[in-house]
Amino acid sequence: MAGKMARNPADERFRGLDFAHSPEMLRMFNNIFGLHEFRVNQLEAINATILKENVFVVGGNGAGKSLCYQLPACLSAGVTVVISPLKSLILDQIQKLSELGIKARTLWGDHGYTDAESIYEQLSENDPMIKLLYVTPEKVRMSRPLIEALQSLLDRGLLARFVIDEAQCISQWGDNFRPDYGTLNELQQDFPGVPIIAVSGPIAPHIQEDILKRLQITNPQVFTMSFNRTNLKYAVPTRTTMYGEMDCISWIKEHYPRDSGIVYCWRRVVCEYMADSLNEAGLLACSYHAGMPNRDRESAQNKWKENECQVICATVAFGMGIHKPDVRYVIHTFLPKSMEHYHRETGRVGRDGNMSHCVLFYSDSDHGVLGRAIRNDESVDEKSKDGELVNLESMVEYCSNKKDCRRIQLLTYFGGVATEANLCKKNTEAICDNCERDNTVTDCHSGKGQRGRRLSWAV
Ligand SMILES: Nc1ncnc2c1ncn2[C@@H]1O[C@H](COP(=O)(O)OP(=O)(O)OP(=O)(O)O)[C@@H](O)[C@H]1O
Repeated sequence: MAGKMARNPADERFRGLDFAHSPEMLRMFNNIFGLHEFRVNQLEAINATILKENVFVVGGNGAGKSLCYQLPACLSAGVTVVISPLKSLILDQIQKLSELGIKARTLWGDHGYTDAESIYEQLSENDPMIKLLYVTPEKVRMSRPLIEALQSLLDRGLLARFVIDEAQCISQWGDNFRPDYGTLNELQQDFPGVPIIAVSGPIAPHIQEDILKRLQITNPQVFTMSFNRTNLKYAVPTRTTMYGEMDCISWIKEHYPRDSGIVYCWRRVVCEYMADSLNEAGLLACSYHAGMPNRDRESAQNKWKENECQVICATVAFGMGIHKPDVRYVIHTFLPKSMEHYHRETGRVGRDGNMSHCVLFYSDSDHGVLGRAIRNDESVDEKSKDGELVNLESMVEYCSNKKDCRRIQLLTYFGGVATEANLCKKNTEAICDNCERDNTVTDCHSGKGQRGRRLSWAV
C-alpha cells in the first residue's frame, strides 16, 4: 500500500488555489517568502499540509521542501514543531526564517537554562508568537519539560503539527545513525490527532516505503519534488592513483583554478594527505574530519566559507547544513556508499544555479574494498549490512555504466518524474560525460535509463 503511494503523483484533491486558505497563503508566498511560482508538487504539498493531512515530501537538495511546512506554519494557528538532526541545520533554518521576519526558536540538549525558560514561557501564552520550534529527536523523546509543554499546547489546540525533517535518517537502508529517529512513530500515539509531515532528501522508492512503514503514519499523502539539478554536470572518469590526488590536481587546475570546491575522501588520513598534496601543487586547501579538534575544524570551515581556502578535503560528514551558494565542484575520490549519499553529497554544489561539476574518480577496485569494509563492520547488524551492500551495487552500476545519460540514471533510480526539460540535451552546458560521447544522446531520447527501465515522460 505504502509502496504504491510512494510512486504515485500528488493527489488531485490538493491541486489549485480554490481553497479557503488560498488567498492568504498566496499573499504570504509572495510577500513574506518573496516567491512567485510554485515548484512541481510544492503547492499540492502545502495545501495538503494546511488541510491537516499527514504528508510525506521527498525531493532533491534545494528542491524547496522546507517551504512545504514553513508556509503552513505561518498560516496555521499555534506552533509547528520541527524535529531536525543537526544543530547546524537548525541554526541555518532559524537564521533564514528570522531574516524573513518569522519567529522560529530552538531547544536542543545543551541549550542554556534561561533561554529554555523563556521559550517555555512563550509556549504557555494563549497565542504563542513562536510559529516554528526546532528540536532534535533526542530532545523530543527525552525531555520532560518539552513533552509537558507539547502536551499543554495539544490540550489548548495549539500544536499545529510535527515535522520530521531529514526523514531519510529513519530508514535502515539509509542513514540509520540516529536511533531516536526510530522511535518517532510513537508521536502519533502520544499526541493523537496532530498531523505529521515527514520530509526526506533524495531516496529511492523502496526506501520511501521503508520510512513510511517505520513511521506508521496513517494515510500519508506522498509528494515527490524534483530530483533533477539541471545546472550540475556529472562525470565518472577513471582514477589513476590509489587516492586520486594527481587526478584532482590536474582536474581542478584545468577547470576551476580559483573557485570554491569540495574533495571528498574516504578516510580521515586521506583528507590530510589530499590537502597536503593540493597545497604542494599551489592550490589553497584545508582538511576537515571528525578526528580534528573542534577549533581546527571550525577554523577550516570558516576559511573555506570566506574563500580564504579554496578546496576543502573532507569526509562525507562535511556539508550537511552548510549552504555555500558558489561551490563550483564536488569531487569524490572513492565510491560513495549509495546513490542516496551521492545525490546528497553532490547536492552541495551549484546552489546559486550556476553551472557546476560533480566528478567521481572511480576505480573498479573500489567495489571490493568498500564491500569488504561493510561486511567487516562489527557495529552494523547483518540486515543493515545486506541493505548497504544492495545500495553499493546500485552505485557500482551507475559508475560502470559508460553509456546511459547520468542524469537519466539518477532520475530513474529515484523514481522521479522525468520531463523533456530534464534531458541532458536540453542543458546547453551541463551535459554529462556519457552524453558527451558520440551516440548516447540518442539513448536519452529513447527514455531508457538504468537497467533498461523506461521512464515515463511527463511532457
Ligand atoms: N517556489 C520557489 N521558487 C523559487 N525559489 C524557491 C521556491 N521554493 C523554494 N525556493 C528556494 O529554493 C532554495 C532551497 O529551498 P529549501 O531550503 O526549501 O530546499 P530543500 O528542498 O529543503 O533543500 P535541502 O534538503 O538541500 O535543504 C531556497 O533558497 C528557497 O528560498
